[in-house]
Amino acid sequence: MAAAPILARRIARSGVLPLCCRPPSWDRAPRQPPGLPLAPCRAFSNNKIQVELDESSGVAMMKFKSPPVNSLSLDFLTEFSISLEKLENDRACRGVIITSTIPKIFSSGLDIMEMCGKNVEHYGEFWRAVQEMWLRLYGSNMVTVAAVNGSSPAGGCLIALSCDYRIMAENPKFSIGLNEAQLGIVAPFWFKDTFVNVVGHRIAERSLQLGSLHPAPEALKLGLVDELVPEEKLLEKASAVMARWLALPDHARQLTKSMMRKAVLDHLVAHREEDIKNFINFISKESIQKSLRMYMEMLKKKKS
Ligand SMILES: CCCCCCCCCC/C=C\CC(=O)SCCNC(=O)CCNC(=O)[C@H](O)C(C)(C)COP(=O)(O)OP(=O)(O)OC[C@H]1O[C@@H](n2cnc3c(N)ncnc32)[C@H](O)[C@@H]1OP(=O)(O)O
Repeated sequence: MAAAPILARRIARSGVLPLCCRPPSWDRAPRQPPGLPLAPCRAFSNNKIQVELDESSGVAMMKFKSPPVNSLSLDFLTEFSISLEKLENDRACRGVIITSTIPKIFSSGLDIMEMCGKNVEHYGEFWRAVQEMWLRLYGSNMVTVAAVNGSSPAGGCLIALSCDYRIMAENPKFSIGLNEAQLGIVAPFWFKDTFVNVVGHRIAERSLQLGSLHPAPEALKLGLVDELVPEEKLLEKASAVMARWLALPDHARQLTKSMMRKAVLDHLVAHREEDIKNFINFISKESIQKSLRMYMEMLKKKKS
């Protein structure tokens, strides 16, 4: 994936500072008092995501920190792809745990404002960033564990589905699913394929048509998440799962992962431009814009 020039252009336009232009990122880990051995931990942080790599275990902790709801804006997606790329290229990193710093929310999915009232160029750029994030995460060689510590609709669910393993906080108020149909929009084929690969065709078909958001216990029953744990145990459990996966030789696990995911990844890579055109045509329709506006109004009314 030769995404670097595209990312660089997007970053330049979005005003988000690329990590390579910031003060040396690996130097931003807390300084040790003199005399103590250096902790084998490196950290980098940008506006919306914070990452800490423990070199002794080879595990990075990636935390979304974009209030109020970790919505996947163009800037967020760009930072996410850059963070994944950095870790992927770091020989010290073998696995990443993805979680959120925002109480009760893992991610609220794609930022609806990025899909409302913008021009065709913007829609194209936004959708390319969504694709890029998914290609990097679903196609990652690292072990990826989602520690889902809050609600995770639509694009948020896609992030969790793209990981190798999903652990969710056992709070029934937290829900997860591809609820696009509820917004009057349609999950694209690669969202659907990712979902089918996790839960199977029948469950995916029903859940997608109904735009269901499944409370945590139901998500476990459907196989949409692999286990539920009390929220305070989530990261501990994710680290234990990670250690089990990392006990295997990387090359065998990576080749197996690639074999399982290749067809779905290749499908999007072969149809990327067509997929972007489809998105632009679909999202530009006045009826779709109206549905999205109504959905946003409904969200705001729910508050008052
Ligand atoms: C032929 C086929 C062609 C293919 C076509 C492809 C079509 C497109 C496919 C798109 C794929 C994926 C789509 C998505 O991911 S859409 C996003 C779906 N997300 C949701 O439905 C979640 C909506 N949000 C919520 O349910 C709740 O906000 C929450 C996450 C449960 C949190 O609840 P809360 O009570 O804690 O907070 P709340 O007051 O509701 O929200 C706080 C503010 O944040 C705003 N907001 C929430 N979610 C989003 C979002 N996704 N995007 C932008 N803004 C969001 C909300 O409006 C509040 O704002 P304000 O404070 O009132 O200004």
